[in-house]
Amino acid sequence: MVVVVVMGVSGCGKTTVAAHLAQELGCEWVDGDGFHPQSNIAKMRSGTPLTDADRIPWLLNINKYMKRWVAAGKPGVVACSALKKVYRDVLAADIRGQVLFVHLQGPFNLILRRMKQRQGHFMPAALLQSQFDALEPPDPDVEACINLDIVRPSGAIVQQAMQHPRLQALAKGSSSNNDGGERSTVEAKHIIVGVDHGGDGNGDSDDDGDVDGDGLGMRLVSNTANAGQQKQVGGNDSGEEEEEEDDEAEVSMELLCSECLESSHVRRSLREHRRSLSQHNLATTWKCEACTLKHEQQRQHGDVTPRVVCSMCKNAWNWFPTTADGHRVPLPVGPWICPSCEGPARRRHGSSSGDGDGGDSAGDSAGDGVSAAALVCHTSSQHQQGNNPNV
Ligand SMILES: Nc1ncnc2c1ncn2[C@@H]1O[C@H](COP(=O)(O)OP(=O)(O)OP(=O)(O)O)[C@@H](O)[C@H]1O
Ligand SMILES: O=C(O)[C@H](O)[C@@H](O)[C@H](O)[C@H](O)CO
Repeated sequence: MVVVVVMGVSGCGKTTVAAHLAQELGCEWVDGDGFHPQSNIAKMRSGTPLTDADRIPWLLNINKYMKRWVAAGKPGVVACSALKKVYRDVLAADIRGQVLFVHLQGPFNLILRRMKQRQGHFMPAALLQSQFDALEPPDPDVEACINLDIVRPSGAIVQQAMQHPRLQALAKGSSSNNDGGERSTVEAKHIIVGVDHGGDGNGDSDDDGDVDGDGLGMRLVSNTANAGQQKQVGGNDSGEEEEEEDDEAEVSMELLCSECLESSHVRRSLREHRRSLSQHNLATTWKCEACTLKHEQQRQHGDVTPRVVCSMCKNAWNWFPTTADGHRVPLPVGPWICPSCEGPARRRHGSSSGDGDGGDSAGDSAGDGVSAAALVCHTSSQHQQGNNPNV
């Protein structure tokens, strides 16, 4: 069992190769871009590179998602830049032995040209240099990885990736599970992370389109590896494949909440489905009803606090500490441990009398001037301050 992370700088072909590879392996795949919060997408679109603080919570969510595959004993493919070693460590946290990085590498000018030719993507080609600057190519002596040259067509790249013993074993496994020992006919499932209509106070989601106008947004699972090869998509009791595309045909989708990662099933027309596929590069995140409600309540209280996910318990914590002069303390860089998980050890560094103003000494649970009381566990339904009852 393996989770493959197809990685590399923007425009190197991660999405293209991930879709083909998942098809080859007959497994689910997801585009890590869909896990970006709206603020990250807006930042990249405006031509500003992401920082570690922008990326870590995003990577933790992808890691959480990958762990669900591992827990379910399912292989999967993720397209995710994973530029630095520390990012890959976050992605592989707790599942290190199960993760294989497939690094797509190629010359700057080739990738630049492909990015310029690509239509409708939020990532400006002008950010490519910053991607190369951040890149720490994986070292096969240190990490489970393959480095592949992207000069060739994506099919050839996938075939080369499939030479890796772990992928061969996976492909063999899936075909030997099949009656008659033939290659699995299971199609790749593509999970798309979609549009946020709940609003998180950034105010920049509307132009990205309410793809279906029902305010749901979407993060969907379908039995298709790419939009151009649309097939019958789940939810049909007969399980038969459709030969002809029928715009009005219904497809079943699994919407995944970007916060709690719980899924809901909806049905909608193939037209809407295709529309969402074509727009997913404009995507931000979707929240389920419960999370949207929580968020809305927080908004009404004027709280549009960023969140940070504990790398141990994976609960999301609202992050609202401020410095003594009233500035917000930046999100922690790198893996972060919440007060509940690391309370006793961290509290040794300060008293527990923090009042949330981020003063240097009071209750410095995060070791960086942040009081435990300045954090609220978001994932917990009880929203208990400075204490996470889920742990
Ligand atoms: N091997 C290839 N040969 C030719 N063109 C390719 C190849 N792989 C990808 N492309 C094209 O290059 C462009 C970038 O590919 P793709 O969107 O898959 O990259 P990406 O790494 O997922 O980008 P990003 O990280 O910005 O989302 C696309 O237009 C795609 O069709
Ligand atoms: O780490 C990053 O800077 C981001 O993941 C970018 O790589 C973008 O998500 C992607 O490349 C744009 O499509």
